Amino acid sequence: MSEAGTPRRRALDPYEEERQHLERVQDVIRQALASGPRMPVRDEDDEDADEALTADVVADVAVAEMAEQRRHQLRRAMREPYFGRIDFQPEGESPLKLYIGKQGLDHPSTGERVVLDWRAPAASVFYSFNGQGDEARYEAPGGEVRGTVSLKRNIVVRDGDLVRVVDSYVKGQTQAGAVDEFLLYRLADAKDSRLHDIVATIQAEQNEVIRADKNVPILIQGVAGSGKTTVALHRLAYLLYQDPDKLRADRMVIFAPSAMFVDYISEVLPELGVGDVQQTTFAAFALRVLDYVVLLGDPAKRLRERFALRPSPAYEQLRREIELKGRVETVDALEAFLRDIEKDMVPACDVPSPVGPPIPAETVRRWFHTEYARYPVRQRRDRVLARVKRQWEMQAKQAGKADRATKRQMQTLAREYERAWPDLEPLPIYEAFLARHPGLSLASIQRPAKYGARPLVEPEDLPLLLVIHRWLHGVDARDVFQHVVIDEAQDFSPAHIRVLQAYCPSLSFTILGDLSQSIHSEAGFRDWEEVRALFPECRYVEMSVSYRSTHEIVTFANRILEPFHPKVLATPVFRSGDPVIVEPVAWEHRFERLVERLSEENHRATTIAVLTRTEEDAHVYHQMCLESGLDAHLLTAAQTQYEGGISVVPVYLAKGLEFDSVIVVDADASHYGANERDAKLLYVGCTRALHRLRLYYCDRPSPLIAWAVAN
Ligand SMILES: Nc1ncnc2c1ncn2[C@@H]1O[C@H](COP(=O)(O)OP(=O)(O)OP(=O)(O)O)[C@@H](O)[C@H]1O
Repeated sequence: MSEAGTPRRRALDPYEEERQHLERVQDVIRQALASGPRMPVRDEDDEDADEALTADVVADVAVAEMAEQRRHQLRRAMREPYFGRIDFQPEGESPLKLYIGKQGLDHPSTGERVVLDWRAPAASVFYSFNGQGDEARYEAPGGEVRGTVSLKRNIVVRDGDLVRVVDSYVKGQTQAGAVDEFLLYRLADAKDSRLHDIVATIQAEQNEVIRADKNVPILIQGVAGSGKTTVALHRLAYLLYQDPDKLRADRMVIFAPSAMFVDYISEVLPELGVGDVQQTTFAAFALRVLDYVVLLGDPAKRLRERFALRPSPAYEQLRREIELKGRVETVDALEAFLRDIEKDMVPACDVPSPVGPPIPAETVRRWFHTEYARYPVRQRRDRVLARVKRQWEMQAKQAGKADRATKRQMQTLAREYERAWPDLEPLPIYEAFLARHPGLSLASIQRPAKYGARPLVEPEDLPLLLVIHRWLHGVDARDVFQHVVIDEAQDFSPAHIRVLQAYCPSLSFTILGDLSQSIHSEAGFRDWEEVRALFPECRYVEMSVSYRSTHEIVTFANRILEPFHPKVLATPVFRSGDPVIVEPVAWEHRFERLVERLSEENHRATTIAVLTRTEEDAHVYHQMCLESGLDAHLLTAAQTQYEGGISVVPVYLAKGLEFDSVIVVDADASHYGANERDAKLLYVGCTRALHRLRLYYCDRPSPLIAWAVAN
């Protein structure tokens, strides 16, 4: 390994070798920048300019725009053309030095490959090669390629300068744990308020998930910090690269748990050179598809009820309903209910005509159930009504009656006949279903008294409303996805996933979650088997290494969870850091102590979280921070952005995020009891920390912590 500032003099010194190579590659980039078409320049004074915009000019502009995009990529590549090198000799061929970067680069005049895109088949060796022996292989379009590796090298280039060279494998040398050194160096960095790409350090197990076959749904149980979100985003970039002719970024979607989380992950895909992938929440998607005929009730209120220290009996009843609404059996029951409505939908009476014989109900039934059977229900009804009107008009024409009175009569009759059909709006149909289904009630639906205000529903109502919407209107072609990623999937019920399948008929899904973090247990699935059962064929993978937190933090967090028998406990990457501190504090000094701590942390960390058990406590601690002159942000359920710096957050809203330093306040017995829900909450809180974790308690520590410390 060589580092910046310590170049060695020998000819084959890795640092010097790479410095010279970097210069050569940067020369190639300069040449590429100098070549290629440029944007046609428009003469502002040319009055005929608009007319001159012929098809040729339009085509030229399109080519030039693409060239401009390419130049933008090249300028980016100039700053960091690659991050790794692998020397690989395919069987029976000459050895190759493969430089791997975020994007590929070919020599503009010779066409020679100078940098390999990280998603290219051969680049896979860089990620899958683990230094156990020198053999390696990768899947290429023409079949498997086998060969041997003689060097694996990590290279850090920042702003065009070579900063660091780390060899993690050199054939014939003892590797003495060097494989992880570069990863550890990267993990030790302080983080800002955004998630970033990990192309330089993707691990073998992650590489497998990223490159998994898009046609087989993949379900991933990954412990906290195993890189699920990051891997999902890299997978999208990979799939787009692999199949550019068939896949479109704007037809791919990632469902994230909150608007704030969408903001938090928003930079990864652009960093990977991918734009336009939809990043949204299930609720935002559902409300848009439903055309906002309903809105969501206050999410903060619901969370307050759900995470109250002592849940009320009313919430216990609600919990049972939430769980029931999330079952596939309930979706089945709703579909059966809709089929019943459909069966008897056509009014039993013949359709009277103002000018001729009535149209028999049997004829209308045939139109509806047979001739228009391929259309969704609402369209079928509308087609029937339009056909009835056409028939009347024909009868009127034959009878020579085109007078206004006949027309008015037709309008009146048409209105009356339409009223004889059932109401085809999603909410009334849903209410009728809730009223009939055992165990369900109308409690989650509010109809505000204010004139014009839209009805409010709760998140668990949305999948079922989508079922009704689909029955009424079908699926709009614009809502059909080519690939769906569900992140934090443990908060998705089987009903959510089942409903989403209709919007991705290819069943190309990547579903990632962690049952140890299922703090919304009544709303999500309980076992991966429930998800597997929804797919005729799928692949299930476990990711058990936690990359986010230090060894000390992962070990501590595992002990909190252990008594509740989680299926998979996290294995820490061996990155040692500060010990986890559990500190008693007198009730009257708790604010003072926290401010002292935050002031100290502020010098060392970019992002710090104060995690409270409830939202009310978050308000109190936040206010106290402000009064002490600390610039702290309060994160609430309504938040759409995460600013970094000091954040005061109710623990249940911190899921998915990460911070250099985490301080859990009120970690006492009254805030975190010896039960599974509180253990998961505390586990989620502790696993948000990258480098430092501290817990304060007054009076008695939570039994969960007492176990963790004792063990
Ligand atoms: N191979 C890797 N190289 C470098 N950093 C990594 C790698 N894998 C994961 N990380 C880092 O680990 C942290 C956790 O990643 P991520 O948030 O994607 O994990 P997660 O499994 O979604 O976590 P959680 O379930 O706790 O929200 C991030 O900072 C990410 O950059």
